[in-house]
Amino acid sequence: MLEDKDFIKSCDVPGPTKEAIRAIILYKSDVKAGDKVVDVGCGTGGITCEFAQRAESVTSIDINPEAIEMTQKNLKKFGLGDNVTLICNDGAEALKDIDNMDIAIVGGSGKKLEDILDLVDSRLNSKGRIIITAILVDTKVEAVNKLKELNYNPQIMEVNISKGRVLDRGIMMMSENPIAIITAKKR
Ligand SMILES: C[S@@+](CC[C@H](N)C(=O)[O-])C[C@H]1O[C@@H](n2cnc3c(N)ncnc32)[C@H](O)[C@@H]1O
Repeated sequence: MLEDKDFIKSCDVPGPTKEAIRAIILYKSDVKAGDKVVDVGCGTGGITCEFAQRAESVTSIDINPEAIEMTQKNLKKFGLGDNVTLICNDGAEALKDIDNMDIAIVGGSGKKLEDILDLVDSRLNSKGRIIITAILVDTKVEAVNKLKELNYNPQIMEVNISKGRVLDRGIMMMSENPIAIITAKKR
């Protein structure tokens, strides 16, 4: 696993997705060496860098050119990127040109989550996995409802991580924002 502190960050780009959340996503994705992965809303590249080390290929999409730049910088920093394609576009457009995917991660969708999930569903290989991370309550509900409509059996977990800061007089636990991880597998 890559450590949060090792990523190059920009105040204009969200991410990276925190290390513990990346670990759960990797576990839930059941990623294999031959898998083709799509990361919609790649941000700082936290998810992209993890999957680039484990999958056959990663296609990373972000609507924000600065996010694509940050992902590129982090891939380079970690000596990765040979199997990664970066696309600067709206996920709801870029996905139209991508097929044959085994794992789709949606870490950002704007107001296009339903369109993005429709496209992912139509392009996902059998036994393919969908993973959505959501901070807004509305996104969590929308993701679960849309996956149900598409005939998936979605699972949702809410993760609250607190990390200890070791001080002279004791350990202070510092909490991170809760985040939901919604997962589904194609039948
Ligand atoms: C929370 S960040 C993702 C962080 C990323 N998982 C990481 O580890 O660095 C969400 C990203 O989604 C992007 N985004 C939002 N709506 C999008 C859309 N419709 N298409 C593509 N990217 C989108 C944002 O620009 C932002 O960079």
